[in-house]
Amino acid sequence: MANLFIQTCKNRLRAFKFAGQGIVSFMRSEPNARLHLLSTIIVMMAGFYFKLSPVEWCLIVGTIGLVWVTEMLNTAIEKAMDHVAPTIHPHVKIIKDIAAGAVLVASTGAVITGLIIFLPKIF
Ligand SMILES: Nc1ncnc2c1ncn2[C@@H]1O[C@H](COP(=O)(O)OP(=O)(O)OP(=O)(O)O)[C@@H](O)[C@H]1O
Repeated sequence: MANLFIQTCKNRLRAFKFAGQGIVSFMRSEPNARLHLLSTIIVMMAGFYFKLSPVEWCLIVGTIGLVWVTEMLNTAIEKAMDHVAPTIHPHVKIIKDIAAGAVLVASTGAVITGLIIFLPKIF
């Protein structure tokens, strides 16, 4: 029983390690990731400056997280498609465009959320 528990913990730790490697390779290979990181740092600093409420922080963290998640999944889909279908194909275009559209939807939501929260504090 104890052995099973230790093995499960080791497997979980290994999974965390691989997930961390995924984040590192995303940050290294994608210029968009560095742009997201810069935007995230600026928004966080603005959040501390304007002393956001806990609910406002939840909304900001949630929307920023959604942008990161969609961008990472978009990158994974692009890489998967480039690997399995390296030639030009209309289906690949549709798949990649939908994935990119998901990033646009999440980013638009994040910008609108940011404007609703920060504009009244700025003016
Ligand atoms: N194999 C393909 N067949 C058809 N269209 C493609 C193919 N690969 C890319 N495209 C088209 O070119 C666009 C850009 O694809 P690409 O893989 O270069 O993404 P990207 O420029 O790296 O995008 P992002 O800025 O989101 O990282 C796609 O959204 C799609 O419209």
